[in-house]
Amino acid sequence: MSAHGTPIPMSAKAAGPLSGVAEVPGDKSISHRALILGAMAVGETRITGLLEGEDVLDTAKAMRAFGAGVTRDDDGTWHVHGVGVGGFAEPDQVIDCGNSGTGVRLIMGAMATSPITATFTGDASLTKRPMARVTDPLALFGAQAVGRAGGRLPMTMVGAADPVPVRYTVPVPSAQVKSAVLLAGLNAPGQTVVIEKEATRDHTERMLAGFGAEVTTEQSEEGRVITLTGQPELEPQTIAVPRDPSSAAFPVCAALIVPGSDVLVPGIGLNPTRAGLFTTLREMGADLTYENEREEGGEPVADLRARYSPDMKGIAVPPERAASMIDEYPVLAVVAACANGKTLMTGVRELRVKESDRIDAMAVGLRACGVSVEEGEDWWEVTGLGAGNVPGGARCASHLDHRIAMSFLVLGLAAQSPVSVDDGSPIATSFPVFEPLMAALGAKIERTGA
Ligand SMILES: O=C(O)C1=C[C@@H](OP(=O)(O)O)[C@@H](O)[C@H](O)C1
Ligand SMILES: C=C(OP(=O)(O)O)C(=O)O
Repeated sequence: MSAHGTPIPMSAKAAGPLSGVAEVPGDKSISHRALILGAMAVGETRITGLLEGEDVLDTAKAMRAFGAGVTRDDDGTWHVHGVGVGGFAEPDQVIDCGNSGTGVRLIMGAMATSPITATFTGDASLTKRPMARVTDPLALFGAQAVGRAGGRLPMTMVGAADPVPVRYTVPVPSAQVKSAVLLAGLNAPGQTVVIEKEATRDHTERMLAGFGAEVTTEQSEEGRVITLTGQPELEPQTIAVPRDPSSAAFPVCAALIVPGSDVLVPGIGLNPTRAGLFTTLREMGADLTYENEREEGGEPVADLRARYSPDMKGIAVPPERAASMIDEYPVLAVVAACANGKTLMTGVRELRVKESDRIDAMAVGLRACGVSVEEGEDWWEVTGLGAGNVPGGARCASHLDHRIAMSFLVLGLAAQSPVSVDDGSPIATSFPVFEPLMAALGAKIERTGA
């Protein structure tokens, strides 16, 4: 895969306005879950709109290694022949999850309560990321994990032969940890309870219910209490994956900062656990409207229309909104650089353990582009220079992080001088059609050679 291979240097420069319709691909979080739950159901799940990015393709490959049948028709429909809860086979090869934290953590959860052993690895980014956050709760079910120092990959997980159900309060706001525990709970007898103090994306709970599991969510003084009854027979589903709000963020933010732009991004899921960026942009004064608001597959969906917004103002983004826009802070920082005044982002410690330390990666690159950024362990503040005033002109490091690469390329579209990134190859992990999609809107983003 390209994120393991030759770097792809890229550069973006200002050109005319961006205009047209940007049909972004399927939601990455929902795509992983559709493949994993499809593999744990009995019978054939059909998936349309699956994100065919490297992260999700690695999860598809992993599901095959655990014994599920996973195939793709020429028209892009995917079929998953599930083996049932507790039916995973022991893989005879190392499971390489590439760049994907979601993939490895959810799959570890899904196999942790079966009497099989699997070894997991990933790329140079994923092998630096913390895994104890999932292996600690999975140990409570009876699973054992042995990895590198500090709970890093490669790591071998020995699933519990006689799993017990678990009651677990997630110590960090993480949908991946919550989901790993719920997926492990599927093959434990009795009720597994997960408590989260801050609401994170709820796709696992929604999809578990869709597959016929008994799962309830209640709000209590402790937070959201999710209760799953173990050992259900999951019924195969037909799933239409909605378009990814985290990918929509890039054409939306680009349109807001490139003079004269008017871009429509149709069919974007506005699940409240995912839509924090759009709320934030509107608070900053962005000309961002929701058109044709509707419900699709039980999720609120709208067409987003973003127009050039030269008068945006910096704001303090409330910390309780962080989980609902956690992957969007890098591109928000780019918009903040083009707004007037300071944008303060607090409660964002989790940004430091993504594909890169995203606060550090953005701060270094933005400073090189002439933007002042201050930071602490769980906060950062960008001083906006106002529309058209960001100097740019720097080469920024993407640190094997797709969102960092795309964010700096978006900045280049609005900066006074081109902005380049050392390696755009990780973009293929989540948004494989980023380059043609942005080009069709009129963006000048090029591969530049080493
Ligand atoms: O559950 C998911 O699909 C995801 C959860 C988030 O990670 P954390 O759970 O680490 O916050 C997010 O950053 C990631 O892109 C996708
Ligand atoms: C953090 C991300 O993904 P993951 O944790 O799955 O690698 C992301 O897509 O921004």
